[in-house]
Amino acid sequence: MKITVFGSGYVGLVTGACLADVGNQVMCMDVDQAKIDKLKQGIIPIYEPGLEEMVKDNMLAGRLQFTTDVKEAVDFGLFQFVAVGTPPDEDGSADLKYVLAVAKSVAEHMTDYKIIVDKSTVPVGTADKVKQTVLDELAKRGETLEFDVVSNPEFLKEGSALDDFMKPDRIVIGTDNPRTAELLKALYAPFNRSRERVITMDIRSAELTKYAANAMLATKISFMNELANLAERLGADIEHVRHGIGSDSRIGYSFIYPGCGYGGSCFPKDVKALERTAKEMGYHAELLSAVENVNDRQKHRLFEKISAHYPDGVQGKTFALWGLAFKPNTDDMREAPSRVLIDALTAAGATVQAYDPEALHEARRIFGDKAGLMYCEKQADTLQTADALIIVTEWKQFRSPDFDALSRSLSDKVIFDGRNMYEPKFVKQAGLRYYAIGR
Ligand SMILES: NC(=O)c1ccc[n+]([C@@H]2O[C@H](COP(=O)([O-])OP(=O)(O)OC[C@H]3O[C@@H](n4cnc5c(N)ncnc54)[C@H](O)[C@@H]3O)[C@@H](O)[C@H]2O)c1
Ligand SMILES: O=c1ccn([C@@H]2O[C@H](COP(=O)(O)OP(=O)(O)O[C@H]3O[C@H](CO)[C@@H](O)[C@H](O)[C@H]3O)[C@@H](O)[C@H]2O)c(=O)[nH]1
Repeated sequence: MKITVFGSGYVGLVTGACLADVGNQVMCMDVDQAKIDKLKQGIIPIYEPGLEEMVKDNMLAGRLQFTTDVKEAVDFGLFQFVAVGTPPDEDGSADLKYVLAVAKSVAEHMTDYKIIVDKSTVPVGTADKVKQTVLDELAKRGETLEFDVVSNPEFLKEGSALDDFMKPDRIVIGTDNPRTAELLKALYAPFNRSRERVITMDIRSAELTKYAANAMLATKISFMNELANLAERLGADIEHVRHGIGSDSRIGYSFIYPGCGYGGSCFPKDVKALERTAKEMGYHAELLSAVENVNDRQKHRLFEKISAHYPDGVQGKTFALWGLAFKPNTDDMREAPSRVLIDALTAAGATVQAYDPEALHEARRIFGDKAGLMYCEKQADTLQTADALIIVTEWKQFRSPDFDALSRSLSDKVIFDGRNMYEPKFVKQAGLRYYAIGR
């Protein structure tokens, strides 16, 4: 089948590559000329395990192309996937300008039937706005071409995006047209072999399903962070509590890891946008605003612990900081807890020697020559003249450090762990103080 994907970011590029990988002809379109120029040379603008190989293989096989030419893109595919950003507006609502710009482009150039498939995370009612935009543009052209708008939200996680796309838990298809549902099912058949994964529903329910999933996951995390803060005050260990409740299959082990707050491009913005949608409907979504507030507070937790350990302040102290990305296996630092911590530490006069296996370039782009922040190319370099170690992201390579060596390196012999990576006993045996979350 022939597919166009608008937007070549985390979602668009993964969608395009995976659809090409199962034999489709795919054209990825982006307005960012520099990004497309790089992609044409096989240079991938983001770090996502396996993506570079998949993109290159499919380009070589002639199944995956890139363009900035809107007309070429619209002409190409029967399916016109929309995978552009929906960043938060000033009031927290999702900004639809990129989505509607794509709708306008499609309508300006289409000459036959198209299926516009929305993969971007958009508020309920967006498909209606997309439809109206297309109708208005077609009317301007004096055309009455047929088209459909489908909501097909994406649930992939950064860091495991290819796997999530290839073996999804579910494929949600929101449409009011049974014929379109069948076409989408055929397109997704290669990802639907071992069991039935396609769930079809009306468009508004599909749009809401995406926000419901993210809000539920964010709620689990904020709930655990709230309990972690309580556990500290009660002399309990949240890690034991996590095992204790996770073993109940009704609760489950996933997404109940306490930490220094959730980040990324999705949870923070989607919880806010859903809250905003509720407000527009005259409903105060109390739980959602609590989820958000707990998370905002949690991002300051590490700094609070550090400040409590250093009652005279951190001025003149040097911290080794491991992990800048909002989670492991990505270079994405959108809404990353590390950003809040680096700002707080440097503002208080500390020096931060930061390392991340993939996100250093992104940190440089965000912070530039920020006073007090030093970028370390090697994990070991962070420890030179460091007083203490802070862990913000749970990359695999941070799991098993030599605690005795750390004890010799760190002048103040202390670790602040925002991801509860270590068994406290082993850290303490090496003569180190160990602060974690909720224990
Ligand atoms: N990142 C994720 O893990 C993830 C997962 C599921 C859903 N989503 C949702 O998917 C959407 C895209 O997210 P992302 O992280 O891939 O964003 P991104 O910022 O990485 O990529 C968006 C791309 O769209 C391009 N773009 C903007 N306007 C365009 C236009 N008119 N035509 C073509 N390209 C255009 C931008 O240049 C950019 O390259 C968002 O709504 C997001 O909430 C993201
Ligand atoms: O138990 C947990 C699990 C995650 N996190 C944090 O939560 C954030 C988000 O993690 P994750 O969900 O793994 O990454 P994303 O790539 O943001 O994926 C989420 O957001 C995407 C965009 O909407 C959705 O498609 C995915 O299904 C949804 O998991 C990160 O900061 C994690 O550190 C925790 O603190 N505790």
